[in-house]
Amino acid sequence: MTLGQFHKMHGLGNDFVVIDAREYALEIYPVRAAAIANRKNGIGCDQLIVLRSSDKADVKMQIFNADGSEVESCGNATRCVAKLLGDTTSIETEGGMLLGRAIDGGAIVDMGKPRFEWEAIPLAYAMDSLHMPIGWEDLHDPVVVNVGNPHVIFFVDDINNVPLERLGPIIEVDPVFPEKVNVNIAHISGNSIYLRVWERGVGVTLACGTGACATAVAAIRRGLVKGPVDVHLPGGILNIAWEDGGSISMQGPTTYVFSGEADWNNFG
Ligand SMILES: N[C@@H](CCC[C@H](N)C(=O)O)C(=O)O
Repeated sequence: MTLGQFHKMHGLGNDFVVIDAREYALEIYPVRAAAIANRKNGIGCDQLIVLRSSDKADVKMQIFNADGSEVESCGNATRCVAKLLGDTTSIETEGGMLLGRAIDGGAIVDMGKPRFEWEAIPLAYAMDSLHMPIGWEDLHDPVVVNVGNPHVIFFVDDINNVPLERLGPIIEVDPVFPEKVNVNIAHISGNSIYLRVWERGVGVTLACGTGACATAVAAIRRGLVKGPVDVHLPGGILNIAWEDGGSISMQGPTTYVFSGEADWNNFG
């Protein structure tokens, strides 16, 4: 029996099961991660977060999407882990080294430097990442940014008029994105951004922290806004600051829902 404690948390409705496995051996593989994330038969979440001990940072964070795929970065989970572990926490991820600080009601995190080279997104072949010469139906001229994980961003007049549930899964797996992609639909109003996200390996979520970071960076690079910006997602607002050449700072709320215990051998 591998009985372990877990925490249920969310950042703006993007919800997580957080397992602190720093003190015991726990094997997580895609089928097990998907079984834990399953909302009908499992515990249910958008992402499963597994904390491991690290020799480079205070903690190592493993991130699994609801479909069981392991990914490099998750902004809302980074805030939740920073809040859970206290004051200032260095967090090792596959997408890079992150730094989080708990604040009243949430956390502020340094999400590292964004990347724009086509190989770093990654794209299948060389292309202008600030104006991709490609489109899907009425969505065209996107920006691509890697903030630890890959994002494509479309700026549109009306985010609610885009059939994201239909186009998201098509764009996510387009061969131009060899590691798939998170799909962001954004509208600029003044110095604010309104955003809906189709998350790779999950679907439409109430909020995506890395999506908010990538979209803010894309809008700043295009000269559409000046940082810092408020990014309005269906689940609430994130504040993102970035200057060219620097790290992205993200500030926003976190919510602790409940804690529980589970026998991980019962999953997958
Ligand atoms: N919810 C996340 C992003 C999680 C990973 C993403 N679905 C991917 O596959 O890259 C966030 O808050 O950033």
